[in-house]
Amino acid sequence: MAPDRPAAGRSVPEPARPIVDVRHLTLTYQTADKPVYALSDVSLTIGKGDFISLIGPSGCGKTTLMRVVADLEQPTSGEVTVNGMTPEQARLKRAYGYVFQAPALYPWRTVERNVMLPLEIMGLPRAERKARAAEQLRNVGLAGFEKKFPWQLSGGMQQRVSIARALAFEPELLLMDEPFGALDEITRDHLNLQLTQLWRRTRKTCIFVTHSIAEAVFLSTRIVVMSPRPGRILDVIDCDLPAERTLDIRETPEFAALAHRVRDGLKEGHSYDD
Ligand SMILES: Nc1ncnc2c1ncn2[C@@H]1O[C@H](COP(=O)(O)OP(=O)(O)OP(=O)(O)O)[C@@H](O)[C@H]1O
Repeated sequence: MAPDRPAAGRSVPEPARPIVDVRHLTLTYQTADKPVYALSDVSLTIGKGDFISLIGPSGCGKTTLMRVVADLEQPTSGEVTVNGMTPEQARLKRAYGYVFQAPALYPWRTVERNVMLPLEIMGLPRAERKARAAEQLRNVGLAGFEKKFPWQLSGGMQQRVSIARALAFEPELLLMDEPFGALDEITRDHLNLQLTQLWRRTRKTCIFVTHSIAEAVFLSTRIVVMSPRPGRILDVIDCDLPAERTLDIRETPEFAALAHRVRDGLKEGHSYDD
């Protein structure tokens, strides 16, 4: 059969510009007793505006993969580019914001001054720092909480402050490592809804680590299913649900089918004899 060709006169859609390109990435941690094989031959291209979830069993290298993108770990072999730069250049240019599992806010600084901290380090003038902090706090639904201290907020609100802080220097890429993992289910649902609305408004490229199949399907444009350690990519699933998502979407057959495929991928990669 002849290969598919575009019909005459029709243009082929441009693939989205890659923001993160990972090629044959392998990472082995050298420890005192024996090497730990964390990642094996991982290749992944993440386009501008993608929302990618990394899902896989505990210890399969999800955090390691994000840390390589963030230049916090060095690959043993393979190549990674972020916005066409090395991870180090991207870090120096503040191409990404990082949201950790725990909010990691300074208790002696107000919410506003926590969000302004990276902007202070960048040397932005005070008026601009204040304006950007106000904008990002509005973005995460925390307008009016500027003068509170972190300990006066709930865990979910603190995590929203840390998202606002990561967004404050307007990075192209947002790296989130299980940001809602420690929160109760109702708060988590609420934050998932807010995050998907934020993503729809800003179309930031996001990489999101999670253990929750429902969270991955709800938030993502693509889900990367990883094997147990050493982490390999088992499946990359396009989430073609409508961009505008409410929590009710979780009741639809389309959602259930995607969740099923993720679950199958995870099962396939897992040896229960381990
Ligand atoms: N600095 C390090 N030195 C040695 N081994 C490490 C180091 N960091 C991580 N590891 C090991 O590498 C493997 C991958 O760890 P990583 O934190 O990336 O997994 P993960 O998939 O994010 O796990 P989880 O879902 O439990 O957070 C694990 O076995 C972990 O113990």
